[in-house]
Amino acid sequence: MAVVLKAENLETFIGQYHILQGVTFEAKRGEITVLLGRNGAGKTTTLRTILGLNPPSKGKVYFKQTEIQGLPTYKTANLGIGYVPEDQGIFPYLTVEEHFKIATKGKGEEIAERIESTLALFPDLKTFWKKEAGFLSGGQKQMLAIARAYINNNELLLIDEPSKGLAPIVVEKVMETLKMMKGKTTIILVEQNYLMAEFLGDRFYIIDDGKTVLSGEMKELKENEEWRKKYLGIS
Ligand SMILES: Nc1ncnc2c1ncn2[C@@H]1O[C@H](COP(=O)(O)OP(=O)(O)OP(=O)(O)O)[C@@H](O)[C@H]1O
Repeated sequence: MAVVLKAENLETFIGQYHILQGVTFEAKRGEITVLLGRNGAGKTTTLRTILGLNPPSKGKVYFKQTEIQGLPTYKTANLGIGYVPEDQGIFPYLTVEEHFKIATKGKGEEIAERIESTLALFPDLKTFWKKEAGFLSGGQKQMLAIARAYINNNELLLIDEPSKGLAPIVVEKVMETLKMMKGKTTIILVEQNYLMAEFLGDRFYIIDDGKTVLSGEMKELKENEEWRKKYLGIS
């Protein structure tokens, strides 16, 4: 299966702090690749490094074989990499419709088609179409953030902790939606909720102290309680 994104030995400083000290992983087309690790391990910084928000001091990022490390973020976005940040990045005074329209590239008919096909995956958002996003629930905002990243047929989505702050029943809904997106695009998912990671992930990489320390197929981690205890502090 084709590799859509490959990160090789990424090192990133934030100010004087050497946060990433050797992150290596790859994401294959149509799969969900999960980045796991304890709080503060460097997962968000890894996504931000790929996007050019925290450019690396060393290492390479290949997007479909083209080197993209250090490119400004507008260029990584234009290449077809969508981002759902941990804080969702929703504009509270814009309606759901305005979020969709701002995000969608293309001309009249194309925009209408993309909106329609995206709403098929996120039907709840139709109900709140004219509502300001600030009035949406946490789960609805998360759906809007994911839909906005998905709408342009991006080849790769980087999704940071979509379960964060959501009630278990809402987490289930987000999980089901991501499951439906599987195969339609390639996803790199950062997730602290292990059950969600296990449910969705094809492959995992564990980041610890800014380095990739373990990787494999998700089912290997599912079967290995010792790894889960050692690297994630869960059984
Ligand atoms: N702007 C910043 N200034 C200084 N240190 C930072 C900054 N952003 C992140 N860090 C530090 O970098 C390390 C990695 O943070 P990062 O957010 O990438 O971790 P994470 O694995 O995503 O964890 P979490 O799940 O808690 O977000 C942490 O020690 C964090 O305190």
